[in-house]
Amino acid sequence: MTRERLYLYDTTLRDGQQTQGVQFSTQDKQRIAKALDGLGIDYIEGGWPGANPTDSAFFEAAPETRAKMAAFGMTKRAGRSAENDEVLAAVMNAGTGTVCLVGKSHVYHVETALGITLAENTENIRASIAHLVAQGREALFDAEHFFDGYKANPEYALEAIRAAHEAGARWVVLCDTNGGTLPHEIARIVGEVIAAGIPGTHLGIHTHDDTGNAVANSLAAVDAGVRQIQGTLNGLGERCGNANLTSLIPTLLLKEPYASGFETGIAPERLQGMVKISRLLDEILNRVPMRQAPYVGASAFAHKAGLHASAILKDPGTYEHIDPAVVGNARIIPMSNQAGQSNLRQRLAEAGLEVERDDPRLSRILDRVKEREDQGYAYDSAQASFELLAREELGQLPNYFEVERYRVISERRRNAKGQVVVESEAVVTVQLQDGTKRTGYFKNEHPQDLHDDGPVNALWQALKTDLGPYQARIEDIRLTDFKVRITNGGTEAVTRVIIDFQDDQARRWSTVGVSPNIVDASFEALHDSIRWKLTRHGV
Ligand SMILES: CC(=O)SCCNC(=O)CCNC(=O)[C@H](O)C(C)(C)COP(=O)(O)OP(=O)(O)OC[C@H]1O[C@@H](n2cnc3c(N)ncnc32)[C@H](O)[C@@H]1OP(=O)(O)O
Ligand SMILES: CC(=O)C(=O)O
Repeated sequence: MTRERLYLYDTTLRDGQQTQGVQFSTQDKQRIAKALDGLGIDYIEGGWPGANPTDSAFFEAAPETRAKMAAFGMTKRAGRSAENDEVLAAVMNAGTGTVCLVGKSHVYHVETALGITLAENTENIRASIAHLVAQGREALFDAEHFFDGYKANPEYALEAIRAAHEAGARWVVLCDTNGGTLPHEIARIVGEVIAAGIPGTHLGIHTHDDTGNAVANSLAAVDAGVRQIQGTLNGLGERCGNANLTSLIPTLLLKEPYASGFETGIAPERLQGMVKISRLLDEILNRVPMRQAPYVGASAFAHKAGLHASAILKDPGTYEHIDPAVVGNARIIPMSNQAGQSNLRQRLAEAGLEVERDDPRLSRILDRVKEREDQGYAYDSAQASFELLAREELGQLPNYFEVERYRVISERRRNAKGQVVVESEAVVTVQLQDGTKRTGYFKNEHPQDLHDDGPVNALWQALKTDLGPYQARIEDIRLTDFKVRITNGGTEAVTRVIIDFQDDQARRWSTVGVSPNIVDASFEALHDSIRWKLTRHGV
């Protein structure tokens, strides 16, 4: 059976940049474009040249890509020719072989947002696309608000996209700009557009996730005949985001009828890079990766419940829709109060601890986990702390050092220049196995920094200042995330702190601390981190 070609168009660098809180630098854009190209995306929309200095600079030094690089802009304004529209000229001057212009297809928007006649708008679309084609560019027309426009006035919505198609647009992209359309409506309207004479091989779909249906809407459009999908990595995009390519790509390559019905530019082995590319974007944006993200999230293949873990160990197919390795992800069997002996034995085995099936210590570990979770601990997000608890119960946790005391002070004051200064200092005293004591002290030594990194950082620095023979083994530990929650420990409100760490070998681990006192909860998590590193990777 011959497979039809389905084209993937990435707009992370354009619509993705419209995400609240996202501001790419030119270098960020270059890194993302290269990663997308490596994945095998057909089109990369690089931004809107002339709209801002970053986008203009990106196109001035756009990376060489196998993917077609597209510049984005809007149709010419009324009352001037396409040749004389300076906004359009800036887009053309980027010199890309592909240009995508957004234009109106909804009567209400033509009249309210543009304040021009329907005939003028149609002519703006026609003339703009014809200009692109005359300049030898591959033209795309993003029909803004198409689905809402079609529902309000199908004749005009069709007239607008026909103008683009007849003027030579390679792709007419039907946009669900406000994201309110549902899959059955998308399917019906796409079918009617094709019946009205614009072939699916020239139609694209651009959806937004305002009802949580952006991916479903894209698939509905493909089912109805469109052959280009626009989307973004990790579902970035205006408001609730665009169709998430990190979900769509594995679905298209792994699920039927798409896997056998279509060919995309993405080679099957590239799928193994999905987790990596998703995390790269999060790293560039300094965002914590979304654990629940389909296919690529850290929890996408985490089996927490005892019944699930028990079956998974017999055959992963019992609770997994695909093999996690196919998308570069990994299976996790976390520990928690939902766990049974199967989770526990699997987790212990991963930590190098083999325990026989009916060893009574297994029940004691499970009882302690459930008891501590009742006090506010959360071991499913803090596997390193769980491992320490288990090792202690199994008698396999060396007592490297005892913490004798710690003290931390935070101060807010005005300095001699009248500036507000916030400073923290900490001291930690430990006793080593040979009975000697070591004291670590930390205070910010940079008087020009008016605000230091706070009491938890001061404690962390003091704790890892001098651990005698263990010092060299813990030097490379870094804090990567710090999460605080007020939760119930039994009947009392307590603070739960979860801290994520990383070392130079790119190992990542998380620990948990619980106390009515936030500093003490943090200290417990910091202390666990060092003990875990020494236990697992100390030698
Ligand atoms: C659905 C989408 O996501 S499309 C992508 C939207 N992306 C962006 O807007 C990000 C980049 N945009 C920008 O940097 C700026 O809006 C610019 C540089 C393009 C324009 O800036 P300004 O000239 O200051 O205009 P401003 O942003 O206030 O308003 C947009 C103008 O374009 C007009 N316009 C909007 N869409 C179109 C269109 N498809 N064709 C022609 N004109 C249009 C509006 O009517 C408005 O004109 P007016 O000021 O005469 O009322
Ligand atoms: C073009 C676009 O981004 C939209 O209509 O949502």
